Amino acid sequence: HSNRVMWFQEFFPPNVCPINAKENTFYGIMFDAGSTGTRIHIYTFVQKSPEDLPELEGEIFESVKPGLSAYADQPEKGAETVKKLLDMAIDAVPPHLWKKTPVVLKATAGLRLLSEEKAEALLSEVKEVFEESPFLVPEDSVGIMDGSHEGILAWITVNFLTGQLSGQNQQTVGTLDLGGASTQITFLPRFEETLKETPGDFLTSFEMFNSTYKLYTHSYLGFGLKAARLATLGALNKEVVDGQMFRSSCLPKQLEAEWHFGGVKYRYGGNREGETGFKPCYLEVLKVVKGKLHQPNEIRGSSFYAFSYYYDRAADTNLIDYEQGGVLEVRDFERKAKEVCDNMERYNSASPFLCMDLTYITALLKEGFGFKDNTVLQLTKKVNNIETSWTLGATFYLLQSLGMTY
Ligand SMILES: O=c1[nH]cnc2c1ncn2[C@@H]1O[C@H](COP(=O)(O)OP(=O)(O)O)[C@@H](O)[C@H]1O
Ligand SMILES: [Ca+2]
Repeated sequence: HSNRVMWFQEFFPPNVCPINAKENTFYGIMFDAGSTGTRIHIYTFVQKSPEDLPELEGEIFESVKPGLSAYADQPEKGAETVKKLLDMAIDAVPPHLWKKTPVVLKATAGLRLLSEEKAEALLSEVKEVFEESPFLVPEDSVGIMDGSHEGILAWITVNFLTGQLSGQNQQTVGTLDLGGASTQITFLPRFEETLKETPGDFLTSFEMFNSTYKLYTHSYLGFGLKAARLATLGALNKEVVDGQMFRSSCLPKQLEAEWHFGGVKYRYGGNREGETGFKPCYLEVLKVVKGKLHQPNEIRGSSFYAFSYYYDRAADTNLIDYEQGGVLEVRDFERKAKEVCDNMERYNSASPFLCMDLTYITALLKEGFGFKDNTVLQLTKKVNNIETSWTLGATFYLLQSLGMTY
């Protein structure tokens, strides 16, 4: 078993920051360049006294669509969307703190799927935008994040926000993130057995807030919700021939439409002649997930925090409240998938992919990760008004590497 101890050292190389110890408020700016959108998180920290650790006070959050990867052939235009978001930070951060406020952008699966050349062109345009800003631009401030970091940093965020990383009696929770192009599962194994049966590259040790954690984490590239749509349609990683039509039993029978993803145009439609509905759809989706993911035994009995597209699709179908979130069981997704897929014409108006998305989520949870029907999922978007995103965990490491906190 290989463990990447202190993996974060390579993530944010050490740097010196001339932070004034007397200042009691400071900021950190973290961009999430996701496959479907770019988001800015501006975190405010307060240090009440020199002996105390800084506390997270609040967050300003804004997002734009589409994501950087949609600008694969117009990198300058892509960087322009980042600049617009960064202008918000100019307003949010007091001018005298600008040059002490670090700004970082980490891209995830959208850019991982582009050619290196196109990804680099985008990132270097973004770097230029940063260099021209009044903020502190650390070394390696713009780049593609490793998938394992994505899972770990989201786990840190959730467990920090729920108070599990401080004090005694830590009962950490596992996290499930379903992005557009990739999906992550992360948890702290409790049983020796789990460590034994897990491939070494699924395990990572790291230190945070004076504790050492050995986490199970993996990012599955191509298993995000939108990538899964293409896989189900049989269009993922295919050279798309002009006018080619991809059909699925998960789509409304009469549907014929176009869809742009990762800079490619796809034509898709319903099964005009054949079957439609949950059963045939589930079989289609099963081909995408079955046998493709590692199934840790231990998770069958535990509960998980789930966010991103798990949250969005649960909220879209009133399984949870859009603002409050809620608690679900895996079988609730299946029940809703059946309801939607077997009444496709009725749900047609919201999104033609609703049946496929819910069926994929069901199959991913059950057949992919191996969760039980009654596994409990805590659907959360925000905890104490802070977004549950890997960006907060990433900001902790950034500030730590700059000698500003923790
Ligand atoms: O800060 C956030 N708060 C809440 N949801 C977010 C945030 N950032 C991203 N999301 C969610 O992430 C999902 C899209 O995934 P993303 O675009 O990040 O793809 P990727 O992770 O595969 O690159 C959507 O469900 C979107 O609502
Ligand atoms: Ca994401």
